[in-house]
Amino acid sequence: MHALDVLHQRVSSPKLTEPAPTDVQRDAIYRAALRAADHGLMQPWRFLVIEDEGLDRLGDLFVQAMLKDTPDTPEPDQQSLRAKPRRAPLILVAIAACRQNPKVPHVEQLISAGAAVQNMLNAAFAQGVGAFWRTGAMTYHPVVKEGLGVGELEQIVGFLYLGTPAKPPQPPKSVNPETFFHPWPGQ
Ligand SMILES: Cc1cc2nc3c(=O)[nH]c(=O)nc-3n(C[C@H](O)[C@H](O)[C@H](O)COP(=O)(O)O)c2cc1C
Repeated sequence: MHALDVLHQRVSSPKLTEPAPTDVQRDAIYRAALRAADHGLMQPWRFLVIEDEGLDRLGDLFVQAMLKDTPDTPEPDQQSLRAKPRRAPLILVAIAACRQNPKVPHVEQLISAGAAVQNMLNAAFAQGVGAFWRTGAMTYHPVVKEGLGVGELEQIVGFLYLGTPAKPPQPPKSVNPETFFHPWPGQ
C-alpha cells in the first residue's frame, strides 16, 4: 500500500480474531513504533508483548483491580472483565517511559509514546493486520500498573489490540481539512 493511502485510509478493527500477526509483521510494527518523533532522542517508551496465557493473566489483574475498589462485584461482571484481553490474540501494552530531562518535559515524552502507538496502527493497517487502541479505567489503576511493573514516572498510554480483522475494514468517513485547518492571521 502507498504510504499516503495508509495514512488517509487507516481505520481501527474493533473485532479481531486469530491468527496473531506473524513475526515478520510484528517486526515491521515494532520498527514503526521506534520511528516516532522524539524530542532529545530519549526513546521514552517500552512495550509489553502479551499473548496466550498472558492474556488470561492480564484479565486476572483487571479483576484484582476491580475487586480492590468493589469487593462485592458480581461474578458475571468479573468474568466479563477477565475476558476482555481475549478480544485479540496479541496485546501490546504501550508505556511512556518518561525520565527527568530539563529540555524535554514529561508531556512531550508522553506525546512521543502516543505517536509510537499511532505509527504501529499505521504499520498494522499497511500489512492488513487489524488493530485497536484501547484504554479505559484499568489503564490508570494502581493495581494494574503495579502488576505490569509500570514505574513511578511511567504511564500506560494504551493497550494495542492486534489480530486478524473479523471483517474487512470499511473506508473512513471523509473529512474536509478546511474544518480543522485555518489560515492565521485570519481575514
Ligand atoms: C488514547 C486512546 C485511547 C482510546 N481508548 C479507547 C477505548 O478504550 N475504547 C474505545 O472504544 N475506543 C478507544 N479509542 C478510540 C479507538 O482506538 C479508535 O481510534 C476510534 O474508535 C476511531 O476509530 P478509527 O481509528 O477507525 O478512526 C482510543 C483512542 C485513543 C487515541
